[in-house]
Amino acid sequence: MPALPLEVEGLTAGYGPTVILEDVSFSVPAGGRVAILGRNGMGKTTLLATLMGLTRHRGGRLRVGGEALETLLTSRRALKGLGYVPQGRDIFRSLSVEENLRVGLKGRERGAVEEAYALFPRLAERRRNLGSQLSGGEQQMLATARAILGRPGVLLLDEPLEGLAPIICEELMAAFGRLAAGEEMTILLVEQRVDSALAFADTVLILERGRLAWSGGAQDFDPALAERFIGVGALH
Ligand SMILES: Nc1ncnc2c1ncn2[C@@H]1O[C@H](COP(=O)(O)OP(=O)(O)OP(=O)(O)O)[C@@H](O)[C@H]1O
Repeated sequence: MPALPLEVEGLTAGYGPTVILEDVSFSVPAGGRVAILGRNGMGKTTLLATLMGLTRHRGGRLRVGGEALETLLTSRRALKGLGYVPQGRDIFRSLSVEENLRVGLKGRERGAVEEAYALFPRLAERRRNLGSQLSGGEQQMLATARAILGRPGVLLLDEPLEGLAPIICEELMAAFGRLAAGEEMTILLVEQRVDSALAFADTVLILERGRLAWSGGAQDFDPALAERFIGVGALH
């Protein structure tokens, strides 16, 4: 599937009776790279979960590749081109790396797993290791690679760098950069590491208490915004 554009209009959603995300609107062209920033608890994860249909939809529209998805189940959204790597590296710990990757193939031929190894050579060395034997960084690479093998038109990444060593963060960000440069998919990245997120993104969205507080080009993001919406010292 080629990269797909994403349009969000007045999206309002939450959990049970609680509304978390309120009236969020933005659009991303096909191949765009978006960083979603904001302090803890401001709704970043909820935004990605809402795009995937994992929260209670209260109102608003979601179009991916021009198709309205807001009423579809999560599995249907995945078929329509949304790929999701949730926080916490959701891999099968009792399966090998290669078996985990096969789960992501979605009917593609087995040889396609080599694409994952090309993107993350570390995984090739570990192909027979169990998920439980991988380091945190390798688990993140595996979770990401598995999503990418399904060739989503839009890839949603939730805090992929959380708790990882700087050298692994660099490897992951370099891989995201290569994916984005190929314009094979539109990428939305939720990230606490502002510098890494800004180096990757062309567009920035800032969430505050479930609302879009600021959006603009990554080049227009400045220390004053970082201080106001994220915290002193967010930008080094
Ligand atoms: N399953 C849930 N049920 C009820 N409330 C939830 C649930 N998940 C998150 N929330 C609440 O929604 C709000 C937004 O949380 P969310 O995880 O989306 O924020 P975040 O910006 O991703 O934060 P963090 O950076 O800490 O992950 C918080 O007040 C949180 O307590």
